[in-house]
Amino acid sequence: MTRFGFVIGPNFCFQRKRAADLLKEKRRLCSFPHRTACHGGVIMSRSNERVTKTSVEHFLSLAAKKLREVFGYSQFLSGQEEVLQKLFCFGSALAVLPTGGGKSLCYQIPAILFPGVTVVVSPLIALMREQAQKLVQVGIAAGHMDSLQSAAEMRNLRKSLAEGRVKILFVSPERFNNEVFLSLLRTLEISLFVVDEAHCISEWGHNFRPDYLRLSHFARECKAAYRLGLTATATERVANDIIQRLNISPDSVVRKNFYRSNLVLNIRCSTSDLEKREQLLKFLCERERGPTLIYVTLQRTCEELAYFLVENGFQAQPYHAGLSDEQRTVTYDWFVKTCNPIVVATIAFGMGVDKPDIRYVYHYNLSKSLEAYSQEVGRAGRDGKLSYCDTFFAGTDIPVLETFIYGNTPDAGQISSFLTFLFENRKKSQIVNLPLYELATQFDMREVVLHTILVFLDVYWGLIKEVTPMFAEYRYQVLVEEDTLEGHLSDKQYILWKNVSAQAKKKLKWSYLDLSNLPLDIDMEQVQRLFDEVHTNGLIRLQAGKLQHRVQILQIPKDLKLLEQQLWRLVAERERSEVQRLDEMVQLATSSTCVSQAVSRYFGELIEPCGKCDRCCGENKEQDASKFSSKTWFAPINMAVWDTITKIEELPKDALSLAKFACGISSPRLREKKATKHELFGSLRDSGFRQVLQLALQHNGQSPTFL
Ligand SMILES: Nc1ncnc2c1ncn2[C@@H]1O[C@H](COP(=O)(O)OP(=O)(O)OP(=O)(O)O)[C@@H](O)[C@H]1O
Repeated sequence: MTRFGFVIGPNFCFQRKRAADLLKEKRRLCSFPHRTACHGGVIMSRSNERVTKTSVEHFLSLAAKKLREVFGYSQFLSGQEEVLQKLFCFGSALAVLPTGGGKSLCYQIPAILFPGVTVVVSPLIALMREQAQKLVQVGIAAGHMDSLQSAAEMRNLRKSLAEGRVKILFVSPERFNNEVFLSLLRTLEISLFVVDEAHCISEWGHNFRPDYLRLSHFARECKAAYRLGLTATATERVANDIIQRLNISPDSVVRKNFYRSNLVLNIRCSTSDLEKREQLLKFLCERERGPTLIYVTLQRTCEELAYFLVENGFQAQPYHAGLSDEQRTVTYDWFVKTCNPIVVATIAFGMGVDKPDIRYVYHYNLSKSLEAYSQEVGRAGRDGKLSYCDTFFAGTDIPVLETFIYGNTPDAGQISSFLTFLFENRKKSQIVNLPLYELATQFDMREVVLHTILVFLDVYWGLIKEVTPMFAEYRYQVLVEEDTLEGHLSDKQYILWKNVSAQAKKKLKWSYLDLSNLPLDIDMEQVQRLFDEVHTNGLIRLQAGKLQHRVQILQIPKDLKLLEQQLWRLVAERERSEVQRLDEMVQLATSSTCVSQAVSRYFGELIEPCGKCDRCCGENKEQDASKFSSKTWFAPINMAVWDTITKIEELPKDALSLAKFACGISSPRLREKKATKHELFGSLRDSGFRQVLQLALQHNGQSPTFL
């Protein structure tokens, strides 16, 4: 990787022979009849005279050649060639291939063969960097653009893009809110637009990400000759959503089996954590050692369980989002390099883990959905060797998973106050600054929830448009003599610099500028551009903080009440679908059907029972239904504890806050009041959120509209 944060293949740019080869190939491909445009969903059919059988064959033979020469593989994995063929014929494709099924190759080969640049939207910065580095190792020029890059890195990358020296550009979905980035993309010849983890685009997917939703605008506008969606987990409904949003032809969906015959999937029911620990220890002791991944729901469990295993003589490390980046990298490297390591992890560990010989994936707690479960077990046995995946389910897993669902759903009142703030007394075209970190406390909604609402208002209602976010704080040091600055800037820039720097608070070395307090007649965008430029030119050292979202009001809603109701219905519907997903997972856990068969059916495939798991072999065939009926999952509410909770002075007294506090669901307002540190925080968790909320509503004499 260059010090400018992007990677260019060492042999790619500078070797003349390679460049000449590519040029030859580019000419040949330019004569290929690929789709000239993708507007309006016009799909060129196989019978179209421009996509002939010969051209498809030619394309596929070139692809096979690249597979061997560049990647060193002798044949395609199941589905890869079909994806390439569909992509070439239809101009778009959706690949639903299992985890470890080689989805990346489906864009890497076309990227080399097509002229122009391939843009890959990828959800994780670490993953993007790793993928770009891997590509460079095989001689493909790849770059990545992320929020951790400096202005100089960005400038250098832009230059390389302009000079056509980047073949694959990885970007995060958040980038598409940035106008500077969008105008840069408009100058590029994008031949292929790829959305990795494409299920994130669907609200009905298990991992919906609001920024993905906006990609649908871009997929239609960017005029890329080809579009490709990649996912391992998409039900029929989610796949339909993806193809609609990415303007992909329904004829070009390639779906390959979830089922992998080398994985033995078992789910066992336990009555307590103690029983789970015993079962886990038994397996770890009795089974042949091998790289092991143990999934848990909570960070606390992660730490405790790793400690417990170490105490019992195993090499185990925790991995979760609460650890520092550095610590996580160390654990990841240790997991990849050590012999028979055990990592106890939350879902923070998963995406991009490409260790081929993971022999065991244990679920100490239940996954939140069948999609999540299949992604997680998919980490095992990528080398095709026999591997075991065992889940230990207890009813106590459910309230914990529910808290994640309910913690992200605002109530109607919260939505109403936020919409009033956003639209009342505003004018059309007005830009509104939204410091989400502050608004989260003000409206008691997590930042991610506020962000989702903004995206809905943009994509579904067209009421607002998100514009380039800005930092609210600058901290800078001038690196040249202040009086020489004038010589580096135009007159206009210098006047602006003088005006703005006069507002900064100077301390010993650094000056601090609060951008939200600048006089109204100063144009923020000009200030941002000026600082960007002086920083890029090495005149100042700059650190920016407090990123704030900004939206432009496109229309003032005529009926705010109606909008509130519609929005709330949408949010509530999402909550219901997540609850349903959890219920489906519980059903899977407590049924006696072969797990591989049941999960395959969920994804629309009919297969025979696997014949290898406990259920197929007659063990654990019948779960004790009475032991696991929903009535026994939730403990009765301890009314003495509830009474004490209602009397805690510093607690907000609305029903939702009381119920969240009792069930240990953190919210911005509870955090602000330091209530999450209170000893009774989460003390009624085992009683289940729905039951506690009902009680809280009764206590406050409110009607249960939320339920
Ligand atoms: N044709 C092939 N032959 C052999 N190995 C391949 C082939 N194609 C890809 N691979 C290898 O398979 C592994 C998995 O590939 P990749 O990471 O693209 O999978 P994926 O489908 O994106 O998985 P995930 O969903 O887990 O991210 C990689 O190590 C890759 O190099």
